[in-house]
Amino acid sequence: MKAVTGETMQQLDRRTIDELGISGLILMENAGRCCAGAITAAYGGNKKVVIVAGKGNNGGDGFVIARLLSGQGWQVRVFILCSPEEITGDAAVNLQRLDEAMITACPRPGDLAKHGSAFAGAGVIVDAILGTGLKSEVRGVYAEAIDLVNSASAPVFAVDIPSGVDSASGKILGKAVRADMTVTFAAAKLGCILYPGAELCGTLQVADIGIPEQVIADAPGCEFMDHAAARKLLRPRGRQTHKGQCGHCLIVAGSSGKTGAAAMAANSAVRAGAGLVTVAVPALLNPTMEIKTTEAMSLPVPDGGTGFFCGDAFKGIMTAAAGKDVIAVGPGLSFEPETADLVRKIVSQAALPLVVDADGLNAIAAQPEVLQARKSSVVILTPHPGEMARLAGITVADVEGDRIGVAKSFSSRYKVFLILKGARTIIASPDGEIAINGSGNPGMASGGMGDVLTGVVTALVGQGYPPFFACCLGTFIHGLSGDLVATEKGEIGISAVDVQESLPYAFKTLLSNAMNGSS
Ligand SMILES: NC(=O)C1=CN([C@@H]2O[C@H](COP(=O)(O)OP(=O)(O)OC[C@H]3O[C@@H](n4cnc5c(N)ncnc54)[C@H](OP(=O)(O)O)[C@@H]3O)[C@@H](O)[C@H]2O)[C@@H](O)CC1
Ligand SMILES: [K+]
Repeated sequence: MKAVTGETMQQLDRRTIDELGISGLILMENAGRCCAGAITAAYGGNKKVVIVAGKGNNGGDGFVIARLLSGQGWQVRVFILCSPEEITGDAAVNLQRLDEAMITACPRPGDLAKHGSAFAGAGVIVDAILGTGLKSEVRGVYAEAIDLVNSASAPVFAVDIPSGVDSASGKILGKAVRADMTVTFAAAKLGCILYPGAELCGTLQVADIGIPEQVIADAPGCEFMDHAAARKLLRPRGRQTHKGQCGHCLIVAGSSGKTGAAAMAANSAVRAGAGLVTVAVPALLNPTMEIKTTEAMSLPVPDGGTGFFCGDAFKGIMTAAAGKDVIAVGPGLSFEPETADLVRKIVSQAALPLVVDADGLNAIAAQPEVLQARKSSVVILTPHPGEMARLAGITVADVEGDRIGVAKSFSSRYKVFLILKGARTIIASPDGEIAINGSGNPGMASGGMGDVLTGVVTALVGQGYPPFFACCLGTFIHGLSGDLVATEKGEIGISAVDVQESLPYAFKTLLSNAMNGSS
């Protein structure tokens, strides 16, 4: 699903109006019609609706909804947050089409609050207060209206985006409507997908209002990885597939006390369909790895008896890399200076596609220029916000304040694929492509989940998926696997190994298309 900023959406509206001759009035009519249909389908039992409309085109959509529902026998009250003469353009045309008796103007502070009984009797409240035109903190009567909508007991339907949510970032500009359902137009607004806005939308539907598909496809924006988008990337297995075609992954991982990370990365690669997996570990830990991995082969590399990778490991790892399809470096490596040196040497010398995670990222953060003087054309980094902050030399707040911008600029500067983890993981390619992952749940906020993701992405690269697709699909499958576990066990107490073991079911679910369109 395509996701765009409100600004891009306004350009799309303009292009459709100016170049294709489809008038703004028609787009508004279509927008209102789609909303009226969704309202009737979801809340048609009690035909009493209160519509709160701002003075822009979002309010104009509200007027169309009012006319259409009224025509279907609904009892309609429309509150406008200004005097009628302040409303202009297409919105004014649609305001004039309404029976005056249903309209109450509430231009001054306190006006709307006098109509609490109308809100109390409503079967549904329509939020047509603010849409993509919001640019700053919500002011005056608009803020009051948002409070009133939120305090009412009826379900809330938001037109285009819950009022108060910034359409580009999902940030709440002062205060915002909490909706039960949102119908957004033509393409998802980023604000409906990124948190906290995403949580305020309730059920999100994208409505076709007559903007041609090609115009939407050509617009700058992000791909929202929902079930349908991920399904397009997944290749079913041919009947004659053999393990030699499914990639041999080399995973460089583990240190004393952290063999679990190495085992989860390796076992998750197996569960994500890797043909063969070899996990290189410090020699002292090999007996443990022999027990923790069954299908994956463990490879002891010299560690001077310490349980940590040291410089001597380099030769063994590069020898092991021969004949492999991809190398993952990082899970459970530790902060040992010699290990960090080794990571940087691997990153600069290896020619195979590389996936770097965890302590591997911290090693790079100390000398990010190693990314620029490397041999491999494909490097995938999988940082959480703390690791991203270290890599980019900024604070975690900076990262969280602009997750897309930070991921985009780092991946283009260092020519790497980036998976910036968190609620709505961002995937960035060196060419500027951005995807936002739609799967996963808060139950996955526990140790080891990143090791599982590393295993999945590594396995997909090994199977020949183009790197950006491997990142997008791997992230989605990882989250979907977590969602399947949460469906069975709930969101508290899910372990990374639960997610690892559920991976085949995630692939099966995606292939079956049973959850088409879900996010
Ligand atoms: N042809 C199209 O384009 C189509 C667009 N469509 C619809 O139009 C919507 C976009 O409409 P829009 O651009 O008119 O902006 P909108 O969200 O209604 O808000 C603007 C109003 O809000 C006010 N306001 C702003 N900031 C504020 C603040 N902080 N606090 C308080 N007030 C604030 C601002 O007031 P002003 O600052 O001008 O005094 C202005 O009056 C879009 O989401 C979709 O629903 C569909 O019909 C399909 C066709
Ligand atoms: K709205």
